[in-house]
Amino acid sequence: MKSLVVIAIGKNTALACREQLHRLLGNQVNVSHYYAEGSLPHNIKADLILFASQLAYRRTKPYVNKTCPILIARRSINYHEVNKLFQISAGTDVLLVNDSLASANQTIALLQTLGIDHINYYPFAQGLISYPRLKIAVTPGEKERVPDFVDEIIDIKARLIDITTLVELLLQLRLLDLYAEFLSANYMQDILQLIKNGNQMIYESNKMKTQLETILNTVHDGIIATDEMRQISVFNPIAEKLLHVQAQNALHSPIDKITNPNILQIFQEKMNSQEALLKVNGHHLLVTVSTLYPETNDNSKVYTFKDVSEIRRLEESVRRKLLQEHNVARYTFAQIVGQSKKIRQTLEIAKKMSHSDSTILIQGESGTGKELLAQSIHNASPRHAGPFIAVNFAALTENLLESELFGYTEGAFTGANKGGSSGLFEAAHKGTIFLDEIGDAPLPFQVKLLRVLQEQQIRRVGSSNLIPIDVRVIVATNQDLKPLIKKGLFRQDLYYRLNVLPIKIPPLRERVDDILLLCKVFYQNYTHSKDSNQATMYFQYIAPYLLKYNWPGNIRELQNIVEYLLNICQNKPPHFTDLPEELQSSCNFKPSAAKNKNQLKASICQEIKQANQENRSIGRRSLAQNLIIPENQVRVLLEELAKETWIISQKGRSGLKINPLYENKQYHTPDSCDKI
Ligand SMILES: Nc1ncnc2c1ncn2[C@@H]1O[C@H](COP(=O)(O)OP(=O)(O)OP(=O)(O)O)[C@@H](O)[C@H]1O
Repeated sequence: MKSLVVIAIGKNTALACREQLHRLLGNQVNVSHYYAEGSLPHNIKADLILFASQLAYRRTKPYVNKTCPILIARRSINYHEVNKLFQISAGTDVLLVNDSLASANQTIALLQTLGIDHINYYPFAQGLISYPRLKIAVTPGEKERVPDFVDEIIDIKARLIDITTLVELLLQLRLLDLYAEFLSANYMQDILQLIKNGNQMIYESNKMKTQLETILNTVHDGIIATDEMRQISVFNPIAEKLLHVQAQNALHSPIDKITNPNILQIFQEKMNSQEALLKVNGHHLLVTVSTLYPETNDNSKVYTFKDVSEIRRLEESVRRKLLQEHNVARYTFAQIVGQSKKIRQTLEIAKKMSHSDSTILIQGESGTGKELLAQSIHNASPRHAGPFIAVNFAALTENLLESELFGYTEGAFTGANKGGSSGLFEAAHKGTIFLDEIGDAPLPFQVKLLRVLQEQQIRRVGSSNLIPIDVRVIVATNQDLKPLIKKGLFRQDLYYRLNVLPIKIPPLRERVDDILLLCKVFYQNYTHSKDSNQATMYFQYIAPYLLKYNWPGNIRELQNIVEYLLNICQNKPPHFTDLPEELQSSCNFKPSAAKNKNQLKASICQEIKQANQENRSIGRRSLAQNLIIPENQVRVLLEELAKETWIISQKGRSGLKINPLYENKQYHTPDSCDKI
């Protein structure tokens, strides 16, 4: 099951958003929530993190795992509740209470945009020093924040996550196909409610009619309403556009007098609260008809319709955003953790490569830090002040690739923006473009990429002009490209063009010396601890297992395991049995079972002897690591060896020493000394 976390500033907003999402996605997605005013755990992780507002994002982003995809919600007014405000007489002063001053101001702006401006709003949030002591408060779901001096509270309930955010969210969770229909039906419900509220208002005053019109004019769907006399009472601008009919020619006409075939088509549909797909002027429209007051004899109806290509356009625009993952390089070489010879050599080579402009091909298993390295190279290069554009081929449809990377001209394809658009290569001008997962690039695109690399110029889709570009290209792959070439999935000529400066990042299992260091760094990052000893102690019992594990997911996996352990064992160092199942079962070595106690003592003496000869200090921890046994077991064995006078334990840096009497002897137990 996918996971989604909503983070808001206040509890009520968090709960309302969670509730809205749970109602929509409950079967497919596990939705949980946090709020900045409550206790936030560190390193919040999910398939997607949704911030209820920009402010929530700014305040809580340090608590969120950097690798998780995030989205900041756009929230719209809760149409079901807003009509309560029309009961307040015009000119009344009210406090608008919300969880922060910024969100109070935002709600005021939203209400005013919707035309609900017959009352005077004064923002109020906790911590505000000066505010009028008014008797009426309006709040979007934050009743308990309303100050005591207020007599009447009008709760218009929390603002809901809007349709465009929901579509983005479903896309990111790869659930849009499953929910598209349901989503549009739900959305229609909201619009319907809006009209219903509006129709009541119309009877009440002209001012409210204007307000309703403002709302109707701002929605993105075509809306036609008919009253109980079967006359057209609403015909909004989108309806005009989609049906190619001017509102003034349709409004107030009885529907049986309508002759325009486009409108007729809508009315003739024998639908009852159902959806139908109509083709009008070459566009596919999804039409819904609903009866406004089913419980009465009133036959007022609302027809809503939208161009079905709209959702598609939205989808494309989100894909575009996904495609361009980042445009700033955050990492530098100094942030790449590693002391092993292999990683030091890799970094040395990469630093040299950063000075040139030639194409770099980074190869390495997933999670080894390829993107980290690409960013560091950019930041160390003469181009560091220019853009860093990261593109992930695995997230792309073939369709979109060319236009997004090379740009397009006006009219190049249906849906192309007016005036055309530049592509990511142009966006990376004077900087670096990072093409990740290059092994996934479709073959036809590979040909075009090769041409661009050779000619250093791009041609926008639909254009015959060549545009020169000054871009450094870094590509990465976790697949071995040679077998792909053999299978005809990767072009050999492109491979040679990319492989100018090849660099391999070794997998973590080949740089064992980095494992504990990385564990400590991630421990310190998560716990914000500055004490490196504390970090060392934390891993004392499990270090041998971590060192022996083969880390198929590399550093990303290690990062996850440290986080897992910190959740499972917050206050005490974890033991073997605390490790994730997968790691435990892959540890098919049972160290203590492999050797009996005396064999282990002999090995310990041997290790100490060797360290003494090499003038190296040796202690409990390094013994545990070398012999792959838990540190507390080493402690017990050392105590016995000390009692048996085989070793001398010295305080301070010099560590353990072998008793000079036994320097040239193999360890034996006291009762077997006669055998030696
Ligand atoms: N040497 C390192 N020091 C600190 N963090 C690292 C190191 N190497 C990788 N990481 C962290 O590991 C995670 C994975 O790194 P990155 O995304 O660069 O890997 P990748 O090889 O590009 O993975 P993929 O092939 O799956 O895209 C990131 O969170 C990154 O910050």
